[in-house]
Amino acid sequence: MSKTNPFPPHKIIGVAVIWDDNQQILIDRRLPQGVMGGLWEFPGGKIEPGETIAECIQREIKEELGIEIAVGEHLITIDHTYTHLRVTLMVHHCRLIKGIPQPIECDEICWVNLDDLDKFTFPQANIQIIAALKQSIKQFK
Ligand SMILES: Nc1nc2c([nH]c(=O)n2[C@H]2C[C@H](O)[C@@H](COP(=O)(O)OP(=O)(O)OP(=O)(O)O)O2)c(=O)[nH]1
Ligand SMILES: [Mg+2]
Repeated sequence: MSKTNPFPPHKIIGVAVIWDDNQQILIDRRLPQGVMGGLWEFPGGKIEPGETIAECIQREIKEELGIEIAVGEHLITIDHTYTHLRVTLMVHHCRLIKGIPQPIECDEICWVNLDDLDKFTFPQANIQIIAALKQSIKQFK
C-alpha cells in the first residue's frame, strides 16, 4: 500500500502580482515538464537564505522575465499542501518599472484583466490568491 509522506518538503515562495499602467496583470505559463507543468501562475520563486521577500520577488522577476519591478503592498500569504509539496506563497502587489517581459524561464506570458483570470488554469492554491485580489480591488471601486 502506498503512503503519503506526512512531511512533504516545504518551500517559501515570493509571488508577484505585477500591474502595468493599463490595470493589467502579468501571468506566465509554467514549462510543460516538471511540477504543475503547463499551468498558469503569477511569476515568482523560492526565497534564498538571507533574502527579504521583496528582494526575492525582485530577483525572481528579473531572472524569469528580465524586467524591473517595484514591490508594493502585501496581498495575502497562503499555506497550501499539494501531494508531494508544501508551499507558503507570499504574494505582493508589484508595479512594472522597466523593460518588456520575456518568457525566459516559462512557456509563455500574458497581460490580462482581472476579470479574465478565470479563463486560465492555475494551481489549486491560486484560487485563494485570485479571490483576495478581486476583494482588494473592489475596495477601490
Ligand atoms: N511562482 C508561483 N508559484 C506558485 C504559484 N502557485 C503555486 O501553487 N505555486 C507553487 C508551484 C511551485 O511548486 C512553487 C514555485 O516554485 P518554482 O518552481 O517557481 O520556484 P523555484 O524555481 O524558485 O524553485 P526550484 O527551482 O528551487 O524548485 O509554488 C504561483 O502563482 N506562482
Ligand atoms: Mg518560479
